[in-house]
Amino acid sequence: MAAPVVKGADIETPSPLIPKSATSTSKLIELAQTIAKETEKLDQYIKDCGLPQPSFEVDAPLNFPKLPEDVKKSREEVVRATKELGDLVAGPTDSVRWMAWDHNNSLSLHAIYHYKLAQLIPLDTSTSFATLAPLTGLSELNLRRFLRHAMTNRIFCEPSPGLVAHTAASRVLATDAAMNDWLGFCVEDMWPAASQTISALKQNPEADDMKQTGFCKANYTTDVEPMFATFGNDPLRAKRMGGAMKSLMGGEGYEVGYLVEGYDWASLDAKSATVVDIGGSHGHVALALAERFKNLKFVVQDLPKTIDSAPAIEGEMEERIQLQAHDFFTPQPVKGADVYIFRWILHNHSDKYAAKILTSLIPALKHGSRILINDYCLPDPGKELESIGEERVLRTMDLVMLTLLNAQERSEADFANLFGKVDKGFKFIGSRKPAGCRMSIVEAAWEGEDFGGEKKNEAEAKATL
Ligand SMILES: C[S@@+](CC[C@H](N)C(=O)[O-])C[C@H]1O[C@@H](n2cnc3c(N)ncnc32)[C@H](O)[C@@H]1O
Repeated sequence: MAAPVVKGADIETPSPLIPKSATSTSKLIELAQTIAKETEKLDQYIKDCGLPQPSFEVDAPLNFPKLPEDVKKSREEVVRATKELGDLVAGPTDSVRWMAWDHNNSLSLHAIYHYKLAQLIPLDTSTSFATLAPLTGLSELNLRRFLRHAMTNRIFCEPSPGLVAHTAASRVLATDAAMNDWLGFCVEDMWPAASQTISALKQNPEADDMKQTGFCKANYTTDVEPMFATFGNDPLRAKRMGGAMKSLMGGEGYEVGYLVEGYDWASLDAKSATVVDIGGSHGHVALALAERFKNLKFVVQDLPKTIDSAPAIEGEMEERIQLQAHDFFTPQPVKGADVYIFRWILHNHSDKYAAKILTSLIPALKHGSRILINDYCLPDPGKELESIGEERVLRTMDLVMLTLLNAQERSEADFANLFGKVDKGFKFIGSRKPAGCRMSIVEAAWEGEDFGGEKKNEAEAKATL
């Protein structure tokens, strides 16, 4: 059969003699062009708004400015493409070689945290290694090697030989207490836990018990107590973890507003629905929802210690928000509520315990009750998420949950399986991630018998007596 005649002069016929790379734009150039194009947009925005230029200098802004959606996309593209281009030109061997000893970043950061170097070095001038060393108890040699290593990450600088001064990154640690807590939690709690995790897994491969984690190994508390109890006995570490969480959750994408605006509360409001926030701490989620939806009623449940320390709910809210001590591993006392919320709860638990928490709900559920989980939801592998390194953040958090609690982050399929395993009465509905939010809203409905068939069971029991 004759080859079809192709009309039109501009149809390219690739020559088998010219390699494809010589005729088309290479990946490297494509990435470089993306970086140039998107950086121009960012730069223009910064100039148009009269914002200070990003810099590593000590007086530079400590955060990149908040951006409108389109410019935010440009920033995300610059970060993504820069990383990809950097990795490509480094090559796989060098990439892996240097990645494998990244824990040395944690070492110099640990020295900075432990010896309070950010707090000791003056913000407005430099000081010498020789002056600083006696204030720390470190030899000058060791002080210098820690600081010079950190300087390769742009944390501190050496304006002239033998002198050390702040950069913008070290100023963050000197001036932002929550960020300093984050550093301490990472280098003194998470890092030792991570380093003991394989050892913990070898001992307890099922990895579903909070008392058998890398954290427990690192703290000599295996089979004794979980991390939360260890922190409960150590107020300074507990406070530091609180500060670290404040620093993390204070970032963009964690605001309660996403839950308030990201679900159809309006139809629940129309029928004056009851919402139970399980593990709801002092009720900040209920307060935000109650503020926006005037007919919703709430029960906020938490452990007695947390409920006892909660500030009183006052004014109009007092009638609509009730605080209640309840352990979520025991049967749910609020029967027939319309919605049961778990926010930042299930990711603290392995499937074994998450299943127990959900099972404890069943005796309270009426047909149609909704269960809302507000947690991270792991994406499909390799699926690009909307913001910078988002998948990496979520997968790192998943590892952190393993190291600290033998818990896990879950994908939509993991959540669906979990509900399926607990009881066929749960109908898994799905998950949604509001734009800009880092957390997802995962939803299931109870389609089994009211109160787990408790009434029928009681009736049957009476009938057989
Ligand atoms: C990570 S915090 C989440 C708080 C809140 N839901 C939020 O979104 O900010 C976990 C909460 O679960 C509570 N908690 C832990 N174990 C519990 C239990 N067995 N029963 C009830 N609440 C518990 C803790 O006291 C804490 O307030």
